[in-house]
Amino acid sequence: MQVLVTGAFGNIGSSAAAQLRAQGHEVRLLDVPTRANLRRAQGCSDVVWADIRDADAVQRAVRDQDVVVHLAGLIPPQVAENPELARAVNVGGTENVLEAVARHRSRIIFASTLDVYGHTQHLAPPRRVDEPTAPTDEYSGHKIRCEELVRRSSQPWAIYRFGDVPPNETRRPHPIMFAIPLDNRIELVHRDDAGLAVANGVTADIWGRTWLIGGGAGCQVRYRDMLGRALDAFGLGALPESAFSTDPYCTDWLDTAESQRVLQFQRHSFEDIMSYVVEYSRPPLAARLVLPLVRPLARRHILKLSPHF
Ligand SMILES: O=c1ccn([C@@H]2O[C@H](COP(=O)(O)OP(=O)(O)O[C@H]3O[C@H](CO)[C@@H](O)[C@H](O)[C@H]3O)[C@@H](O)[C@H]2O)c(=O)[nH]1
Repeated sequence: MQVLVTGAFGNIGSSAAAQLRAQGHEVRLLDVPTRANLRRAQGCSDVVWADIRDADAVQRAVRDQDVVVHLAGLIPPQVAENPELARAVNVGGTENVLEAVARHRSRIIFASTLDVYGHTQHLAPPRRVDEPTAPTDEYSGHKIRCEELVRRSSQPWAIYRFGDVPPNETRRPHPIMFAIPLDNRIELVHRDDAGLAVANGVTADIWGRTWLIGGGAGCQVRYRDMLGRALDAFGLGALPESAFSTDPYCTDWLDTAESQRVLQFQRHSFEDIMSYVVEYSRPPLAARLVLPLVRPLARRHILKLSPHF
């Protein structure tokens, strides 16, 4: 099959594209030419450098494609930094993709998120596909709006609501890390399992339905479990509870029985995910050697990011 992946050099996109190619599909990669994306694109063929807001460029990229995997978009915390741009990219970009898909008679897999369920910690887990959605911020509002648009498409569509997919790149500490209550349920999914769900989806009977993409029972943890592991890898140790919000935040466990039955993508455990998170978040050896000396300073630096502390 000919498959276009938008946002192809992102966290899920790069894994999805590699696995689609490994399965023998002809894959076209569309993304914006940031410095990081240009580096990641080295050695790749059939790359289209285009802004998803450019309707003409999107039309050209979608021509002749059997399936469009639409991942291009801004995610938190970038959405809050520039909400207008984020809306233009997330909602406007999806409108462009849907117009192109309709014109060229392609199918679309749209990347959504578990954030669409809103605040659900007071409900019994797991979240199921048919539960109501409730926007809690710009990002979840964009995804809910896009899901509505996708469901109205004249062409076959599928919506993937992803759980938390940690990237395999270093992330700088950001205030958002304090926004999630430590006891929140959160379901992780390995980026290669997320990519496999996409790759297996293009030839599966997924059309006209919404799918929950989480790592399964073994990847259903509490936020403190995953954060604790990352902080230990830094050599920083646990941070005070009072640094973390107690306001509701939209993470939860997902019912993935049906998506696993159809897509057969859950191959990695919580330990597997944490091992790459630790590998990429760990400072270099030299920094680790001096860390015991500067530990109090490093902890203070991170704690300063907390609006609650
Ligand atoms: O204006 C923009 C901004 C971003 N991107 C690309 O979009 C991709 C986003 O990837 P990344 O930031 O690594 O996020 P992921 O974790 O891969 O996010 C995926 O999974 C999320 C749900 O977890 C979805 O919301 C996203 O749309 C989907 O890309 C990257 O390639 C970006 O270059 C664009 O093409 N245009």
